[in-house]
Amino acid sequence: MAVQINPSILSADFARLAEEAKAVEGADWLHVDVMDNHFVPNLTLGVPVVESLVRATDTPLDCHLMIQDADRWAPQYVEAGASSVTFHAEAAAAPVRLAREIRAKGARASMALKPATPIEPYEDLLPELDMLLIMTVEPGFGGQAFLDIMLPKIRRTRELISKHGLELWLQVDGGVSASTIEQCAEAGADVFVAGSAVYGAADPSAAVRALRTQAERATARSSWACDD
Ligand SMILES: O=C(CO)[C@@H](O)[C@H](O)COP(=O)(O)O
Repeated sequence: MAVQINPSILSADFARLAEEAKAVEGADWLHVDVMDNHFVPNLTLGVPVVESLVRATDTPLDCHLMIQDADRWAPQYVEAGASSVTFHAEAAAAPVRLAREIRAKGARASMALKPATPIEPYEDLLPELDMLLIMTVEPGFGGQAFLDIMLPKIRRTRELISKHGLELWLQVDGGVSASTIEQCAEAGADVFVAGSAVYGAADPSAAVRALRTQAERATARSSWACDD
């Protein structure tokens, strides 16, 4: 699978979201951080803003729900026009049912794991998902330092994906930058969320291109990609 770069709008100017979305139109997806001030100690945006963003950009929306009661709310983000919806394993009462509902409504279904949540209990669920998101910071804020202790979890998840022969995308989110993206790619990630590394750059589109080049080179020399 080709490397994908998803700028996170958490680092964008929220008063100019439509322009900020257009500033990264070479990106694969626009990563939309939905936070409820309960699951995480921060508050961002909800369904009405997602509906507006869908109209404002041709880039598909990858909505990352950092909210409680995901079973109730996630389907509404599909109805709002998100092309991929990620719920947290820690916030879903019935993750299999929820993933099936997201897919049945026409979006890609994705599940996220906080840093302290292991992948192993979810091995049997992986075929129900289109993407697995491994958080490489504690969710809630942009601009945090990358947790390199997550690299073994990325490697173990890539091994499980290979073992089961799945077409599952493996996303990383948090502290992904020019300094860390190659480690993530070598460990097995293929979808990269970057907030401050893109929106903090003088030219966000150029930052997306540069991250993509780095990730592609690192993937090409990685053992997991060569084994496929
Ligand atoms: O979900 C989150 C934070 O909870 C991320 O999407 C951040 O927004 C990424 O920002 P950087 O770490 O890349 O600045």
